[in-house]
Amino acid sequence: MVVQAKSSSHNCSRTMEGNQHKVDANVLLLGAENVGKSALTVRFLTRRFIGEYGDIESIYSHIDKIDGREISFNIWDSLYPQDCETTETISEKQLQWADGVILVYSICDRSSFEVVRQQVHLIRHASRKMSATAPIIIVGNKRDLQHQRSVSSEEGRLLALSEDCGFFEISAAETYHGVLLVFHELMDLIKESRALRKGAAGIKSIVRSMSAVFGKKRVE
Ligand SMILES: Nc1nc2c(ncn2[C@@H]2O[C@H](COP(=O)(O)OP(=O)(O)OP(=O)(O)O)[C@@H](O)[C@H]2O)c(=O)[nH]1
Repeated sequence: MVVQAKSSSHNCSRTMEGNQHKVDANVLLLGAENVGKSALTVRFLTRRFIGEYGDIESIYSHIDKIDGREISFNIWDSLYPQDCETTETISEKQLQWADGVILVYSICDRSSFEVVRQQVHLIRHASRKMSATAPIIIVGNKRDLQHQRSVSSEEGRLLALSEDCGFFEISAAETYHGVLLVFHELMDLIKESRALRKGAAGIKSIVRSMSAVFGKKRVE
């Protein structure tokens, strides 16, 4: 595992290692404060839950193996802006950087669920403008605190369904497995989205070639 803070972003790339492709994925974690974004990140990086994380915004690198293939995750653990209008909680830079987004709320904090609702709308709106299609997974964290629950599983699932997002309820405090599933599912969605983009680019290039040929014939 490699953990390092990075100051600059980079685009997705594929490199050859022996006969295997190494795939890069930039994952952006968003959500209100205190919902467990850092806990989730640190769980994925170290398999541990350490309790207190401080207010540091960082990008971490982590190599993981999925189905025998090395995946190089770059994880941006963001800070929810203080004293800020909701419409400014996600920057264009973050959205351009991200290949996939994890939106986290706490199942015992309804206002954090409303933040996720707003952020998912913001991302969908911005993505349409930027013609970007970063897949999103909505995560209800702190599942261990059932007695304090204020957002039902159904509400979370419904929001995810209506916005075409993945959905998980997990406890970063209790298990590593749930956190791992979130990142692996997001990677699957990122791969699907890249394949779709590649397919669309292929079709565009076929259309371009055909119109070039037919265009020429018409001139002749
Ligand atoms: N019970 C419980 N507590 C959790 C869980 N995940 C995180 N916490 C606690 O919630 C608090 C906030 O966790 P962080 O990971 O710092 O939350 P954050 O979203 O990164 O917060 P900001 O840095 O303010 O954006 C800490 O006290 C964590 O120990 C969980 O699954 N269950």
